[in-house]
Amino acid sequence: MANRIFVALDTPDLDRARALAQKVRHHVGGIKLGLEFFCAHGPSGIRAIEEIGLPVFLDLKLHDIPNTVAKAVQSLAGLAPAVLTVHASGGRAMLEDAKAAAHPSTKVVAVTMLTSLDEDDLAATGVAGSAHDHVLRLADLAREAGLDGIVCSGAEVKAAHAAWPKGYFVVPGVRPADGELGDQKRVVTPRMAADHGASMLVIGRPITRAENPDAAARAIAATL
Ligand SMILES: O=c1ccn([C@@H]2O[C@H](COP(=O)(O)O)[C@@H](O)[C@H]2O)c(=O)[nH]1
Repeated sequence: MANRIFVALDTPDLDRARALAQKVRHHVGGIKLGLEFFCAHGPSGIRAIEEIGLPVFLDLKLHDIPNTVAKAVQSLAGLAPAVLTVHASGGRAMLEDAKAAAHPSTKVVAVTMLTSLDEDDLAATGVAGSAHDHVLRLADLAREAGLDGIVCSGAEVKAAHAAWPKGYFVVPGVRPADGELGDQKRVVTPRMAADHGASMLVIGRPITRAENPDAAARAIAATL
């Protein structure tokens, strides 16, 4: 199986992003670029990283009315990212329109519940019940809207995969057993995420903040 690790290059510095990508390229399967990088460099920055030759996951977590999201997705279609995110809570029409506007080769996946949130945070937003149920409900919505998959934590991916065997499951909040959590709350090890059905493991700081990012990526890949 191809390397499922996508390294999250969360930096506004293009040279640093490029240098990190070059360092770890032999031990990851792709690169994740998100808001921090995109707000600083836009489409030309994405193209610069795409030149490295690895698949790019564009994690913009789009969330707005259906027309606005569809037009944004259309504007990104020329970049043909391997994977693009929208927020599941945008609702069914937004999800359907996002998928229809995307490049045919792009997997559009819906963020369910951010891995930086726990059930107290969920309750504070007015959603009663467990993280597990919330994620599975939004996974159903994404599947019914014709999306390719979801983003969820490693704690829910096994159940989500069982309910949607052909889905594509992106799992961030991945930490080696002794890793610092930072702002992540729903966390699993790389091995657990992989064993429980993750299609992609998104790993940022445990690699990018390591003294030797190449060695860190290699060590994590060796556990899978
Ligand atoms: O629920 C989510 C959705 C996206 N992310 C993104 O993944 C990486 C994780 O980085 P780490 O440094 O490994 O914590 C980051 O880019 C987030 O924007 C997420 O963490 N949780």
